[in-house]
Amino acid sequence: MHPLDFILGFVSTDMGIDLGTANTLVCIPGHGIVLSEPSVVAVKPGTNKVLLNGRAVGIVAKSMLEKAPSSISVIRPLKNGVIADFDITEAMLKYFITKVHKRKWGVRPRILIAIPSGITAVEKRAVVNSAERAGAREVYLVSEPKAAAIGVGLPVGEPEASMVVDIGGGTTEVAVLCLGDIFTHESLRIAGDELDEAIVQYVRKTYNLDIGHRTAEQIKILIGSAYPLEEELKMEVRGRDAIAGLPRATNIGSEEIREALKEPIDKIVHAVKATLEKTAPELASDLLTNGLVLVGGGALIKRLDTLLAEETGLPVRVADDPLTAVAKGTGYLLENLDLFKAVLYDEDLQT
Ligand SMILES: Nc1ncnc2c1ncn2[C@@H]1O[C@H](COP(=O)(O)OP(=O)(O)OP(=O)(O)O)[C@@H](O)[C@H]1O
Repeated sequence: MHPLDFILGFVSTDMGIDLGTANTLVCIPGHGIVLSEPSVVAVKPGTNKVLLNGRAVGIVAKSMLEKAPSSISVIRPLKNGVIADFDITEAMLKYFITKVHKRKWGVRPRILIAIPSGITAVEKRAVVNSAERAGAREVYLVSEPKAAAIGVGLPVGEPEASMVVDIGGGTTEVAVLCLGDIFTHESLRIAGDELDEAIVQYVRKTYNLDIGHRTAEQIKILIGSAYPLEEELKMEVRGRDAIAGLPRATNIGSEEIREALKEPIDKIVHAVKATLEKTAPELASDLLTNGLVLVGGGALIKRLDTLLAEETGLPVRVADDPLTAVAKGTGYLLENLDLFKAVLYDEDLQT
């Protein structure tokens, strides 16, 4: 340890980060979620130079997505739950860390980052290196499902099974936890982004209408569902006619969007069932009582809980604030880092 680290530790605020494909959230112990922004960066094409003097990150950059001229490159540095562009991820982390610390000089926090459970040792090392170069004094990692389970208050340290399904932007993580560890898990690269893509394809095929992914995401959020709705919904969708090339609008109903989403949603349901099949009988029987908790933005797809309950026979509940579960878990882990390091043997917490 550098002697300065000891002193800097007093002025540094530790932070937990949910480094997501779609959104990055920062949680500070005692303060809760202090930052929630899209994981998007705008750079000069072919370079790592962040535009607007380094400020074209997060909300500012997302507003440029799919609208930028060729002189601007708008990038999502994380894809499918892994880091696709290390330099730009680092620039983004640095920006968020500085923003949270309001540019205090020399701040070097301890950082705990939640990462997908399926990432390789090399990818883990890359996340740690990025955070260190972005100014972290010490870096810890935890898998997203574990942080999510802790974030929603599941009794993960107890000798009984808990189950979380985290549907993010790039990955869906399904995990059964017991005695502080992940017992069985599945990680699949089908989540919110795939659902958006399915809507883009459906609208093009059925209506000859080209729409962007941001419009598809809005359709998913407003009328997307996994199971028949008590009152089906309709919305106006605007895009560009695929043949005439001119702007056009059409009305689309929730039944159609449900059909469009069926294939990716079936794959998520299949992953949940596959995880249950791998779960030891004693733990599976706990789940009949404890059920499963849905977290991540995808948990908000209308009536996904009903579909999963019907398909698995388990009680299913959507977490109160599913988008913040992982970040809150990192905050709780940081607050109790010494306790967790000692009580839970967890290789994810070693860097
Ligand atoms: N109300 C909603 N209904 C359906 N989907 C939603 C809703 N709100 C957000 N989403 C979707 O949730 C996804 C983002 O979720 P989240 O922030 O949990 O992902 P992430 O943690 O960034 O991704 P990953 O876990 O893959 O790294 C996006 O695909 C977004 O469109």
